[in-house]
Amino acid sequence: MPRQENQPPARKSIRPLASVLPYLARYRHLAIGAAISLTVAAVTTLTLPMAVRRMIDHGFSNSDSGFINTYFSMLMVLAIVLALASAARYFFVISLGERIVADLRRDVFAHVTRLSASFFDVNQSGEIVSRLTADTTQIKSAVGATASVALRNIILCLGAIGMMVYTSPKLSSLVLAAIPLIVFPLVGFGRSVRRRSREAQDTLAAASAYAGEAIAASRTVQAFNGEEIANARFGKAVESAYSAARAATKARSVLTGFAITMVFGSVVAVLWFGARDVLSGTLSAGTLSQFLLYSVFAAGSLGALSEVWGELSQAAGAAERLNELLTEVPHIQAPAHPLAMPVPARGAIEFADVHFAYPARPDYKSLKGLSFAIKPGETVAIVGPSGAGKSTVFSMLVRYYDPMKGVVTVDGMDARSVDPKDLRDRIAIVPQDVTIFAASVHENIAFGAPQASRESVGAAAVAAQAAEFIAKLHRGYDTLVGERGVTLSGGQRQRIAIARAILKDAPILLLDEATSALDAESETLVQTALDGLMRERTTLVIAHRLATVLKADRILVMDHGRIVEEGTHASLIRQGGLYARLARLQFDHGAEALFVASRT
Ligand SMILES: Nc1ncnc2c1ncn2[C@@H]1O[C@H](COP(=O)(O)OP(=O)(O)OP(=O)(O)O)[C@@H](O)[C@H]1O
Repeated sequence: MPRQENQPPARKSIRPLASVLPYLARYRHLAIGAAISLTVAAVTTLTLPMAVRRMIDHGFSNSDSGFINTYFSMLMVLAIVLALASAARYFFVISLGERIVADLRRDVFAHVTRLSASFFDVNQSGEIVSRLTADTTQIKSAVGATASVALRNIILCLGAIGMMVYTSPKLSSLVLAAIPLIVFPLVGFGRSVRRRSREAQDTLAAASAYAGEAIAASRTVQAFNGEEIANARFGKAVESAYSAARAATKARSVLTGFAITMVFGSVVAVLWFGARDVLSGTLSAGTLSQFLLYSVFAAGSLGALSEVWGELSQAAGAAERLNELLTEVPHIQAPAHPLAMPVPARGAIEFADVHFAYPARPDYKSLKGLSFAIKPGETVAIVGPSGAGKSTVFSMLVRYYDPMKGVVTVDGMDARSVDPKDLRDRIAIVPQDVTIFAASVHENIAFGAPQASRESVGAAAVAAQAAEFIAKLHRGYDTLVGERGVTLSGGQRQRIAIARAILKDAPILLLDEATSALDAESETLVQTALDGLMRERTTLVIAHRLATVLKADRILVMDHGRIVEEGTHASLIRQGGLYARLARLQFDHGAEALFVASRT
């Protein structure tokens, strides 16, 4: 239940929310506008009971209708000021919340895209996305609605209590005595409501997480006739979300009933005491009304404040999770003074005694003293059993990770001494598992070169043998290819990835050949496309096809993080070592004949 873990924990302290302050400072004008309109609205609200008192005490006892007219006009003006201030408060507060959360989302995303591969080895993308969306939304409501409700109610509560004491010290002392009787049970009930609504949210989140998973895997669900199982599981999750929500609602209903009984009970009690004073002539009717209104304000704002506290605590939990992400330092960074890479680029590669263990698995060395050198323009195939460390070589070359010992150099420069951007500019990768974005064909090809013209994208597609199938798509280069490129075949996805690499036009090409069974025709097309790409470039290819190893200038055979054999296909077959054994298992029957031929 990943979503459950994602629920920000409610915190006792709201200190983590301080990280939002710099954003508040950035939008000072909105914050000041919010504070002013908030204060005006609260003060206007506080003057209303006084107006009511004056009207009751003077207006009705005074037969002068002119006084009533003036008074009602003033009341109308007050109402208009209140309305305007409230509208302004809503505008400033909500805009501020939206503005801050938009900045926060952008900053968090920008930071996450800079984090190193080792971070993504141990953190789930779903969890990070949830921080980016759910946690920032929590902060949005905290900064927007919640903070303004809190401020408004603090002003109202303090003001109302002050005015109560001013209006009638005697009645105030009565109310003050009653406050604990109302507040303590309310706080207790409030906690229980909060716990139950949290449970309801968690269960709903779990149901949504399951729905997301099942919808993304709809093909697998259908292929295994799993619709019934999926429906039953989702139905059960939705039902338990409903039960949890019902329990929360029940607790809230009881809380509302209790609160109304207590508040009105106290109001009636105070009214009773007050009425006796009015009768005995020690208190005017207007003053009693004024006092009553202030006590209703004070009680209402106290109730609101207790709720606000819960929401702020949750937002603090969310802020803490975002801060964790923002303070995560990328392992791979440009050095303080990056050296310039030589121009023009040549495409030379060297690994010198490279040792490496993945940070997620520090006790297992994936590379153990790997050394090799590749000359500019050379085509080298890497062959080896699964887990030998072939893909790790690529990861070190593009500097997803740094070696623990030894040096990786590109064009004679230690990869750590240059800006990773300069290094990566010189390398184009076609991975085994190509990444296609939910965007247009054009955008997918131009991903590494967003400024590329339509002509150059078209030329890259022609070179990648992709132009023909793209022309047949209903909107050509503007066709949207769906999430992960679902609307394309495996071979088409690969050719788009090849076109992307061709467009990048880098001097070094890293190819991770797909073993997936492409049909013969698209295999030939992909192969032709690759041949075009490999020409005049340094190419390092993790080879799974006989055609590739036969074309390579050299073959490096890897096992357990080292190079164990090196040579051409024929010489390696003659040696009769690991390569000969692998080749016999890996390559098709055509190869068998070749092996036999090369032995004789
Ligand atoms: N991100 C990672 N975190 C921890 N260990 C990893 C990671 N990636 C790979 N490994 C481990 O490093 C070793 C080398 O992996 P690598 O992917 O380089 O092998 P490979 O030769 O490319 O294998 P294959 O042909 O199956 O793709 C393996 O033992 C693998 O389990």
